[in-house]
Amino acid sequence: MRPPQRRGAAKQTRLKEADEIRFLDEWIEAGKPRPGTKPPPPSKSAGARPAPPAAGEYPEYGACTRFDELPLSQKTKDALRKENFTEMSEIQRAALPHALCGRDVLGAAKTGSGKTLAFVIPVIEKLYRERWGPEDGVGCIILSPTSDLAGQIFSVIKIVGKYHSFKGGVIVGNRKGIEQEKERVNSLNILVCTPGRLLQHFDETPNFDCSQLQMLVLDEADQILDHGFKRQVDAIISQIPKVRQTLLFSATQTKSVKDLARVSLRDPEYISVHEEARTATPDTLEQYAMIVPLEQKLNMLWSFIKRHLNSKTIVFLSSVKQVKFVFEIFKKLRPGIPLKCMHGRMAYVVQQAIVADFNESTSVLFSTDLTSRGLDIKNVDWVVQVDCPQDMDYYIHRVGRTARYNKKGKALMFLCPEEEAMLEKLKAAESKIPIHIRKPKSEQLEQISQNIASVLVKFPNLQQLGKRAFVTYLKSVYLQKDKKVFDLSRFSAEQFAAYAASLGLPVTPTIRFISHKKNVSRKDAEDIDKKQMKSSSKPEVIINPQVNSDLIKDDEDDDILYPKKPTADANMDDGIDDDVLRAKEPTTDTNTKPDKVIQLGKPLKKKKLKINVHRPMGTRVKYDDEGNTIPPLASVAEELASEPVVHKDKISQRYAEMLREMREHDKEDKLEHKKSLREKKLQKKLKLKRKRQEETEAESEEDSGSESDRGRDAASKGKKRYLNSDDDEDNAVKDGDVLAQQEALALKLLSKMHS
Ligand SMILES: Nc1ncnc2c1ncn2[C@@H]1O[C@H](COP(=O)(O)OP(=O)(O)OP(=O)(O)O)[C@@H](O)[C@H]1O
Repeated sequence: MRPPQRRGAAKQTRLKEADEIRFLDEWIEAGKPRPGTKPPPPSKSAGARPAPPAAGEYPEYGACTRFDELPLSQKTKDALRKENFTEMSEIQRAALPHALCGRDVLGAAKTGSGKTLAFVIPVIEKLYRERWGPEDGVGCIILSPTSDLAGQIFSVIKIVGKYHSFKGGVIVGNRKGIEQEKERVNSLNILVCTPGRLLQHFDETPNFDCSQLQMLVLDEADQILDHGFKRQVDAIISQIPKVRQTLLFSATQTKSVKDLARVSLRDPEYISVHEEARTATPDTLEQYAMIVPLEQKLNMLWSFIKRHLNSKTIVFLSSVKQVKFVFEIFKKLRPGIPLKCMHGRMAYVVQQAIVADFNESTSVLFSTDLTSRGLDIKNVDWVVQVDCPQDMDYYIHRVGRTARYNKKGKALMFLCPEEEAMLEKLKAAESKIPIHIRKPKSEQLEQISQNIASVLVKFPNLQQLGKRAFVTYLKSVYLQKDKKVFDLSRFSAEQFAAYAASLGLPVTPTIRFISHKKNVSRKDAEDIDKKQMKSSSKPEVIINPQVNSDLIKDDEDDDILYPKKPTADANMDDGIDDDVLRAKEPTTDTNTKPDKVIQLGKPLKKKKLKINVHRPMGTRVKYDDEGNTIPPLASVAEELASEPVVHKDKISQRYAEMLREMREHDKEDKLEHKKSLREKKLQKKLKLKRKRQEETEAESEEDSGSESDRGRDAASKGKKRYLNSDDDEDNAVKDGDVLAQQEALALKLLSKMHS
């Protein structure tokens, strides 16, 4: 049981809070700015701490400059003061008064200008004034495009809500433990989430209830309303109450009325505090661009890092593979400053740890565009864009990681000579980006290709990674929409080879922008390639529509798209990731005829073959040089084709010979057969004859008596008799001679009869 005085204190607090809320409600209503008004420029007296309004006094708060002049709860004011947030930034001055009085806001302001506080404070205050408690469930949803950004927003909520008693949580995709999340998600009052994970709860969590939702916030609204999140965002919007307050913020705001209609804003306040500003980027940011040939980019980056060993730097590359490769290689080469890397394939906790670590240390962070939006890292000195940003918005967000909240910062962008169109776009007056060209100083350029090559020899896994980095870079360029800037056909095969060498690769990974035309033999296709390479120094491209559609469809969580294997040829592993790059023209017409060919680097890797276990027994499958199956008769055809003249007369001559031989053989066979039949017949006759002779001899002996018994015995016992007595032997010889003479005579007669 609680002691009575504590219970009393709690009651006191509740009463105090109720009084405060009543007062705030009245003040907010009485002192609110008129719709569509902007705060006037801060007066000279601004900055001094104002006296709190007396009872019954409700000063207008649309023009104030300090947080403590706003109708905020004491708890929020205390928390802000504790963090030294006293003066409001421009976007905060413009957005907070409208948001506090319950209006929808569409806010745009430069990077690092304090947009997060501009929506976090109204969220906390709204729930406080509604006396929201844990039992009331989800009162506010804040959507963020990335997990890191969600985590960062949540840390600001923790700061501002420090003395409040709401429960909040981060609900993001690449975080384990959705089951535990399901159990407690209904008890959270503020959800900071990525769209996908929130939708997962709508779909899977029993009784997930947002029916009491008071506010919806979209940070980086233009990105969340973009195609990538369209399906999820539409599904979320359809499941939350229509009557709510909605706040949208970004440094590059969407202007699409259609997009805004999707989130059904009610009479929103359009607040774009820097619309009239001279520049679209922070005034404290120095921006440079350098024209660097593709094959010199790594040398240039290395040289830059070596010359800025005391700077905190973020390096942007266009794919995960590149980030991994450059990070691993540079780590092995030891530039003399700690190196870190970050990309979307990392677990959420790892990303969080890296951000925290980078926040505190002077180091170099290699990153994909994962960190390009919203991430608030303290005191970044340099942003280096090794690979060209995909558009102006990406440029603004990337460079916005430095020069935050009135701090100074510098940005450097490498552009290949082939990408100079981007520079023109940035320099155009309407872009409002004050960028200066810097010439590379060749004497400061360290050549590290040989060093990288030695590292690759020592670490073969890195060679594989390098190969993939090479291919994914080209793919990333190829997949960009803006073909005025990103056009691989402006690069020559030699340039690609030089680029591969700059990555330390012993050979250029084979990239075929596409397979040869059908019905063109390999040799013909090579000839075409050679001719085209001779006729123009520029490479040309063939398009494979099947692969192109696969390229477009692909891949969720990498920052560039990877092609899928064509399903048409299930028996073959096309090795596309490493060895073959098939190009896509910005057309979806699958009948588009290939008209250009490029053959880069080394010959094609042979395709891997799988054994077809369903092949009928005894049928032999043959393969051509490229590993394609060839029909059984094709090999024969090939051999015949090498002998151009067919000798018909030779063939008929040969047939005639064969026929003659066969007839001769047939004749001989017949004669043999006849002869054996004759012999058999003769044997039979002789047997018969002998029998008759013996019978007549027996009859005559019976008539004469004595010796005839011995003769009859002798005839019946055969040879035995001849060998047992000399006398008898003589007689037997005589009988044998007679018999032989008779047989010879009979044979003679018979052969005469048959011939
Ligand atoms: N009124 C303030 N006084 C002092 N510091 C502030 C104030 N408002 C914001 N900041 C600080 O400014 C930095 C940038 O703020 P924030 O991250 O909100 O910028 P942002 O406009 O959202 O940038 P981005 O467009 O890149 O997301 C943060 O470190 C924040 O703490």
